[in-house]
Amino acid sequence: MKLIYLINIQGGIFVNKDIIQKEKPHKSSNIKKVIGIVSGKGGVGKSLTTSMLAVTMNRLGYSTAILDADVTGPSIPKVFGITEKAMGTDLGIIPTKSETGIGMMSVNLLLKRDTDPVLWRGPIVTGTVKQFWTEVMWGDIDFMFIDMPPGTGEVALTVFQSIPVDGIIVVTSPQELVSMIVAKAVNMAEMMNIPILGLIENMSYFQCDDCGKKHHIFGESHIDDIANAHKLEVLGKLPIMPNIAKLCDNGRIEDFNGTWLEDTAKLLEKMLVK
Ligand SMILES: Nc1ncnc2c1ncn2[C@@H]1O[C@H](COP(=O)(O)OP(=O)(O)OP(=O)(O)O)[C@@H](O)[C@H]1O
Repeated sequence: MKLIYLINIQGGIFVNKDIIQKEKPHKSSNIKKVIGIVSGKGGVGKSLTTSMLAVTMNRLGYSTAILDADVTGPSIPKVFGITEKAMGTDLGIIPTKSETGIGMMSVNLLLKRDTDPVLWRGPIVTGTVKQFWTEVMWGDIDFMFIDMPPGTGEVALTVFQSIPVDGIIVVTSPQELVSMIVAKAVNMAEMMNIPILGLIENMSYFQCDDCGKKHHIFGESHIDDIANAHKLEVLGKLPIMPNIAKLCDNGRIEDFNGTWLEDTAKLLEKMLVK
């Protein structure tokens, strides 16, 4: 069966939720919770947040994986310093493991060179994301994080339609002065019946090492207003972290220090015991 959505004359999209067909993961996969990390627009730090959340849950002892659904702009292997390619067998694709044991699959683990552009038409891109769910032998996973492409396009629709996502976290940044962009992501999730766990504001402020004062480099935060408007929780505010940007560039994200995501981790842990 297919997902049917109708566009009304005002441009709103109505999704018939009763006929959304979820795909089954590979038979060797046992994935307890799937968390989508989304953003209304590009470059707000979605991949960084995905990576830090995966590292945080892995450090807490949970079996953790990342499915990189950002097919045309994959950055997950790079921030984890993974250069070897993914292997396959007759049974399925084997996810690559990071140094600390986080399983991952990304287009960049399949391309010959990680600088090769992905010049694929939409159906191939969406088919690839589905394959990452159905043909990768993930094994036993407590938390799978999906790094979604920015915005509310075809891949996001495919993920929400075909993968049983337990909840999404929306990453935003203070530059998004208009809450409209966040609202689009939130509205899409609501239409697709996907629970929204909350918002994370990235690059929220810069804290001076010398005086400890917080400077709002990109302007005052609007995240609390946006959260109130949508009756959502603010799960965390990440500062501008030049040292963490350097860790990403060096493929060492697993070495980060910081407690900004503790509340989010607690929320995720609670999902597992429900
Ligand atoms: N809080 C931060 N402090 C310092 N650097 C950051 C921060 N957040 C993100 N960056 C840097 O900004 C760049 C973009 O971040 P990232 O790739 O996570 O964004 P994205 O939203 O996933 O982008 P895309 O839309 O292209 O997928 C990266 O180089 C990352 O290291």
